[in-house]
Amino acid sequence: MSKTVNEKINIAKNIAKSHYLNQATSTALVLRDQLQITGLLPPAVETFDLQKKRALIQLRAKSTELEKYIFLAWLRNTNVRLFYRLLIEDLEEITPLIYTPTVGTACQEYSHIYPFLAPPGVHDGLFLSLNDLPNLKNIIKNYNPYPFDESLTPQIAVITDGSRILGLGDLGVNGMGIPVGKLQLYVAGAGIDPRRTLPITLDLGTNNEHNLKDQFYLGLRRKRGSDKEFFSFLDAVVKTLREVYPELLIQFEDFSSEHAFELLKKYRDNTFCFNDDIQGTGAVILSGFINAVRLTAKDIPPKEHRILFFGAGSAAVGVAKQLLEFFQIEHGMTEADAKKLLWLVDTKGLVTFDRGDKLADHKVYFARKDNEGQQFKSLTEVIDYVRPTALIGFSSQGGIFTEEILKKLARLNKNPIIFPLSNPKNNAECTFEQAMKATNNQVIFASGTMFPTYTEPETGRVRYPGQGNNMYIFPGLGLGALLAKPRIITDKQIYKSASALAYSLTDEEISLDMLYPKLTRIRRVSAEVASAVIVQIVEEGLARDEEVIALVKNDLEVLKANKGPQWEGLVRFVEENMWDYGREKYFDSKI
Ligand SMILES: NC(=O)C1=CN([C@@H]2O[C@H](COP(=O)(O)OP(=O)(O)OC[C@H]3O[C@@H](n4cnc5c(N)ncnc54)[C@H](O)[C@@H]3O)[C@@H](O)[C@H]2O)C=CC1
Ligand SMILES: CC(=O)C(=O)O
Ligand SMILES: [Mg+2]
Repeated sequence: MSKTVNEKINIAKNIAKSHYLNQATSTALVLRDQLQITGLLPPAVETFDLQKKRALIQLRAKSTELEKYIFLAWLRNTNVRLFYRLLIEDLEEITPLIYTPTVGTACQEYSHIYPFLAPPGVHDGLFLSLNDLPNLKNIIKNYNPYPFDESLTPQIAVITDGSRILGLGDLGVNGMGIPVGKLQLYVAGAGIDPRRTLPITLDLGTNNEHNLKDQFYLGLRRKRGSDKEFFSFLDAVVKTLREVYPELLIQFEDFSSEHAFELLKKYRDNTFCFNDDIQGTGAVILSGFINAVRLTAKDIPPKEHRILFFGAGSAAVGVAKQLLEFFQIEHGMTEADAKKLLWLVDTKGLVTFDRGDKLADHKVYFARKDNEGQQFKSLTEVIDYVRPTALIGFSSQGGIFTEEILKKLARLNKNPIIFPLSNPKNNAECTFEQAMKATNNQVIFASGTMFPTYTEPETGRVRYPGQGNNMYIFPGLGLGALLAKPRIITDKQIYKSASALAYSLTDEEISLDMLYPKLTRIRRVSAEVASAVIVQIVEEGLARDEEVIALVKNDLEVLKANKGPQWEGLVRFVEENMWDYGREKYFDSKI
């Protein structure tokens, strides 16, 4: 549709002001005249390619990862499309700089690197503190980073209260890097429009003494209050967000485990939301586990796996619940029998019913009753008792899977499954190299933060570590949900996201014994995950988008008639709905 003169003039004015529309040195000379910015840019008119090349050279010249993080934040907040072009085209290089591990350092240093992340008038996210309670609605509306198009209301909010940022503990408002980073991966990984993302950090105080004493700390200088205060603030925030943006999908992120489970219980059946650490992580690790089961199937029948979780917080319990579903759905086990394959360990040792302490609610369901009065404290003791086929680390205790532990696993299993999943990298329970060396290269491995490949010295064969990180799930899950528009996210939708991810491996990836697809394929993988989620939403009768419902029905008919690959029409539709940095028509500079 051609634009009216007034629309064109408005766009022109906005290009001059907007970090989204900004073309910097690629602005054509005629456009510079129209915008009255001639002379304000150097004379050369550059291509987008050349701009990208310069940005990459500048990025690579920075000497620390934190400097790279700051450079990328600045780029994102001054030239959105150039930033996303870099991220999407150089995903493997840039993801670790905006996400784990570097985002961990950036969060720890947030109050020190602020405000050098964005120019005046551009805001990385929304802070809501307890003091804002009387005025939440207006404050939520204040966050409008792209004021030029009112149809661009937020679609997804990632919310944290900073109380358990990665494995780094309570960082208070310094946790803002996490919602910001997750939403960048929504854009890169699933083509969510960056203008429709809403990072939120809640400030209910912090129990981090270091922060409270730090003169630069940017949050409220008070300790966290009672659960009552927490839940009533959360109620007010969720309620107001839904009033202002009724279709908003809310992702809860990095809340302390006790609150995370309670929040999910409270909102899952009445709010369009999910918890990434419980459900997203559950799905991504189930997916890796499905492929690990396939790789070990010759030696271990699936039902004979014994899975030991080192750590018993939101992530471990979320994964345990998904595995429980898997053994029931795929292997016909009863709930009681499936539960017997899972053991949890926390700071006090093996989680048993009769251990003598009051177990947190989320541990009770998995507490063992078959220990015959025996208790097992150290990891070594637990391993000797359980004889696990899989050891899964969610403890944030870097290096705790020692050579001795790894060798023990190797003695027990031909191919031990070892997943040190804590973040960031320093908190990983072991490295890929350590696991390879201690198991004579037999390990089946995934970590939360990516490790380098390992070349077997004897054979020269290159081995690929898996990255078991919820970043493979939440972008596709979120996109699928936004397209089909259910009012709630159900367990079945989460389960389908996991199986879609597991079966998204290409023949090449399977031949390389990979557990997860290559990161560079994330958009295609997210489209497959989103499609599986959409089909499930339609099957549950929860979809509210007519076009999506019709597409699923059509694909089903094609499938029944055996005329083509499953969900091809749907996957194409999903891909066509992804935002891309080059799609906007007004960038051809002919206004
Ligand atoms: N790879 C991924 O996609 C994800 C990774 N994570 C990571 O998982 C870790 C845990 O997250 P949450 O479960 O939410 O945290 P959490 O703090 O609730 O859980 C940690 C658990 O480890 C146990 N633990 C701590 N030290 C221990 C020790 N020395 N011995 C035995 N047990 C010990 C604690 O008792 C607790 O049960 C974090 O590092 C987080 O970054 C979390 C979500 C997703
Ligand atoms: C990956 C993630 O969500 C975490 O470590 O908390
Ligand atoms: Mg998290």
